[in-house]
Amino acid sequence: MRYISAEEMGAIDANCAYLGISTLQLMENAGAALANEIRAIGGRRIAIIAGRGNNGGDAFVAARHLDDLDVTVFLIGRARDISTEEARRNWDVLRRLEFDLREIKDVSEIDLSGYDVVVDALFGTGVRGPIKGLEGDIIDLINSCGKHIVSVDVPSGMGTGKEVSPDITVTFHRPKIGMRGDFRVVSIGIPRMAEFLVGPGDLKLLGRRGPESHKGDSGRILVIGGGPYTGAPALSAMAALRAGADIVTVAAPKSAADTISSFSPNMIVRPLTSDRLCMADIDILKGLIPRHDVVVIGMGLGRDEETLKAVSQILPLCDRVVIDADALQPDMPLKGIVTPHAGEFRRISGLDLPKGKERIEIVKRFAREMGLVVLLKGRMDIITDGEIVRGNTTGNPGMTVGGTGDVLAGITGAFYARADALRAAAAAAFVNGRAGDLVYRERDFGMVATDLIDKIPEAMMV
Ligand SMILES: NC(=O)C1=CN([C@@H]2O[C@H](COP(=O)(O)OP(=O)(O)OC[C@H]3O[C@@H](n4cnc5c(N)ncnc54)[C@H](O)[C@@H]3O)[C@@H](O)[C@H]2O)[C@H](O)CC1
Ligand SMILES: [K+]
Repeated sequence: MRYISAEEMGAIDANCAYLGISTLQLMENAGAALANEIRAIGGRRIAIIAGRGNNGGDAFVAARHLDDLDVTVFLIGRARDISTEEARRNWDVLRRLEFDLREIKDVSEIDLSGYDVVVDALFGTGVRGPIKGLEGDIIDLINSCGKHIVSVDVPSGMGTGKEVSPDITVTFHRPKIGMRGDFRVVSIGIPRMAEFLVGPGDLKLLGRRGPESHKGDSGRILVIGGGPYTGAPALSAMAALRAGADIVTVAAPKSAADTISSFSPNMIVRPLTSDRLCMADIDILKGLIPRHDVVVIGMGLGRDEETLKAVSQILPLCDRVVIDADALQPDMPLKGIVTPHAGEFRRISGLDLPKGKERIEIVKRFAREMGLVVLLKGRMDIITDGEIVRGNTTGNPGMTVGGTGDVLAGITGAFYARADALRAAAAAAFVNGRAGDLVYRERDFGMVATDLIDKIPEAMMV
């Protein structure tokens, strides 16, 4: 059974909302499932200790489902401070239905002696420590009450240094990292597909730039590309900038460098020694690579024997690297993230991909055996590290136009500076396709790759 973090659960929640399954629906399912578990314990007198977030909201729903028992809801704090719309709606329902509701200002106002079961819904995954004052006193009260304690989703305060020790935790969808003691996992109606498909929730996992951030904190990206083609590395570089990278350097053959510079003054262009990437460039790149967080390599390089030999010497020098296009060759020391389409996948793996879902296992096995994150581009993009597999369905047939793959490689590079390879690749596939969908609404099949770049910031909004 896979344990997940609070952040991952939040991402799943956001992806559900994107698919049309609202938090209110999930809360209803959570509360109903919780009520079943509470009922199964067998007590009649139920004390619910609820906080002001959605963890409390789950318990308000459970109270409604348990209206044939004697239920008291102790809200810690004031009703007007309930912090989410979903929890408030369910509180208001209980109020209208004249449930026994108490707003608690001091721990002395609660007497748990007359109850059989105490439900701990003070904090769920939204807790941010440390816990002091009233909430701390409440945790002490629960732990010393001697009743059967049921924690909702997680033991309240988990990970803050002060937490409830329940008899059992009823946890939703998947167990949460850090949970101790007995637990039961209950379904809240999150379909497997909602966990498989990449969505806006995955963008939240990238982490945002804080007010304290400095230039370079959000990523220095080195694009190595160009030679026979000049547009390709420029597209990757511009996409990386629009995807939030702070600094983007393009290392390109001399012949391509001027043209690349002319695309935008926002990127730094470092000319290499000749008109193709060659062995003589490796010294220059040895200086550049350590000054960047991520290398994006391959776009527009061509497939000269010496160029490919140089690439094979460069890859081992890179820590985080996104490998695309001409750099995707058999016998290359591939690492990091590779972004092939089906043809390039065949080239690097020797494997033909069937249509449909059977391709997933093949790509997954290849990723595992090679120790790579594979972002296979297709009608449904497949993103896998060999363990976890994600699918992305944003994008449209207009994106078969040249250059969209270069844009994707650039976005992937920018995200890889902020997150691990799998998260970066998954989120990049989503954003690239979503940008394409935004363009398609305005330009239909008239879209070109630079249109996509302009839409990246909008496509990144959660
Ligand atoms: N993710 C899902 O798919 C679903 C989750 N559900 C349940 O919702 C909770 C998480 O709810 P959230 O509103 O994010 O946070 P909490 O209820 O855990 O707590 C927020 C609440 O507490 C205050 N607070 C936080 N830290 C402290 C502190 N150290 N001291 C005092 N007060 C604190 C904060 O200000 C808020 O008021 C999840 O666990 C599930 O139970 C839903 O059911 C929907 C599906
Ligand atoms: K809880």
